[in-house]
Amino acid sequence: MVARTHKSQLSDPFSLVLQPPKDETPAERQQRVELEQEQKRVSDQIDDELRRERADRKKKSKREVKVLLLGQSESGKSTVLKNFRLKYASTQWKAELRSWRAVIQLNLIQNVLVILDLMQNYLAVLDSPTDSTAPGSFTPSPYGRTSIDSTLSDITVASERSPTNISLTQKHRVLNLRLSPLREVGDDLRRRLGASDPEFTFANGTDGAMNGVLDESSRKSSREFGVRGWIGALGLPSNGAKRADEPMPVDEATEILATLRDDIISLWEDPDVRDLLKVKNARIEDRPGFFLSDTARITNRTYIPSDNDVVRARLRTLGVQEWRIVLEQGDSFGSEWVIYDVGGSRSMRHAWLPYFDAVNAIIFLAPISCFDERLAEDPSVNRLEDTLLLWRAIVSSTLLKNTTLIVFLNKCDLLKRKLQSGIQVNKYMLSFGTRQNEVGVVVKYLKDKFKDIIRADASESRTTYLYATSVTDTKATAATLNTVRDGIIREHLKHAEFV
Ligand SMILES: Nc1nc2c(ncn2[C@@H]2O[C@H](COP(=O)(O)OP(=O)(O)OP(=O)(O)O)[C@@H](O)[C@H]2O)c(=O)[nH]1
Ligand SMILES: [Mg+2]
Repeated sequence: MVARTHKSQLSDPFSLVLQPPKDETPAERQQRVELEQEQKRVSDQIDDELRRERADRKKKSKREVKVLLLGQSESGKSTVLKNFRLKYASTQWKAELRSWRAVIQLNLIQNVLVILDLMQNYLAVLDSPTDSTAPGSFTPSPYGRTSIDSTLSDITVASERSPTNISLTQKHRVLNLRLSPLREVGDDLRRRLGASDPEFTFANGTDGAMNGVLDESSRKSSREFGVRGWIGALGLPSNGAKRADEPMPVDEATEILATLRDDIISLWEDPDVRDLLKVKNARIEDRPGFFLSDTARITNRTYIPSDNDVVRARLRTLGVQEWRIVLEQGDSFGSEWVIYDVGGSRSMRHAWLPYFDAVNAIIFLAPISCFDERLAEDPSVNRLEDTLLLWRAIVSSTLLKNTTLIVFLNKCDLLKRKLQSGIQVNKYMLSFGTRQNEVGVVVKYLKDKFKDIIRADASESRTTYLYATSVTDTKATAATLNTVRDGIIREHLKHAEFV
């Protein structure tokens, strides 16, 4: 038995290496034993530290509050995250503002390109004598007033408005020519934003509202861009405090935009261009990342984005982005929040699932102004219908039965503008009936619809918090986030007591 053990020890390369030298003197042996004891002491100390660290991490992860932002694309998830950082992590936020300049410049350029493409198409019709299509008339939308249904049998999608005559002249042709360098500047900015993130991808589709309204070429120019991580794409400093005082370099994009400032303003303020946009039902001012009204400020060579500019900037999220935020403000000062911001388009939703059982709360963004819009990914689907289907899936998920659910009925400001412009909710949602076409009434009606789905689909009764929001309004959102934070912490503590 002994011989066998000895043999197996000798055949083990480690035992061979660890065996003391054969000709070791007593003094050498003493020295070796002392050294080994010291090494063991250090090793035990490291083990202790690791154990302590692991226990700390476990305790901390119980204390950490984890929130998942969910909702379809363009529902306002990243905007909520921005509001949260603006309010609770303002040092980092301030340091990052300037890094958003390129995104905002690109948003502005995309606004201009949408108009240029519409103008070009119109001019092409004017220039084509054989074309039987009269100027100002457009091919009807292939989607028309399609009735869709699964849950919301009564929801329909928008149709195009009737055309009028628009007089585009030589002045517009010149403007079109002078502003054409912006196409290349836009491509350069996209490349620059993407260059710092190897996983950067150009989005294929365009946005929901304009889908089916804009021509193919206009869709291309309004093409969105997205990133997997703001930090990489924006070149955010890991510790940005130093950068906040540095002057902004006047790069090529900034220089070209400054030179074209007056042309952009005269394009946007031109009454015929406005007519064209109206006829095309482009509603460009309600679009994400609309900055044409701020052209004079943004095209300034020394422009530095404001809080509000960054909150309004549009940068599509791809995949899932984790944000660790140590609260610098309020009652929960010093506590750590982990916020997961996800990409909302259909092709990205499979990535949400792994986070379901890891979070304390879900903030679900329902953009309620989109009752007359279609999904970019599938233009046969009404955006509000998609939102309600998502909500149904969330409330019926058993993985989420202990998760606090919070709903932001978002984009109330846009809803108000739409209703004021005469768009009738009951044209798209028959069940709205003869109720008043007024924002308060629509919000209440939709709140009830969300609650009905909980009652019908949740496996057990559960508390859900519903808020009417316009998350581009940072002041109002700060107040809502305070209440939300308190509610989440309360639920978190309640749950922690049972753990
Ligand atoms: N007017 C208005 N605009 C909003 C509101 N909420 C968000 N937006 C704008 O809508 C655009 C889209 O918002 P995001 O927060 O990027 O949307 P998202 O849900 O993160 O979209 P994905 O990343 O594609 O999933 C941004 O330009 C926002 O500024 C709102 O309440 N009112
Ligand atoms: Mg996003």
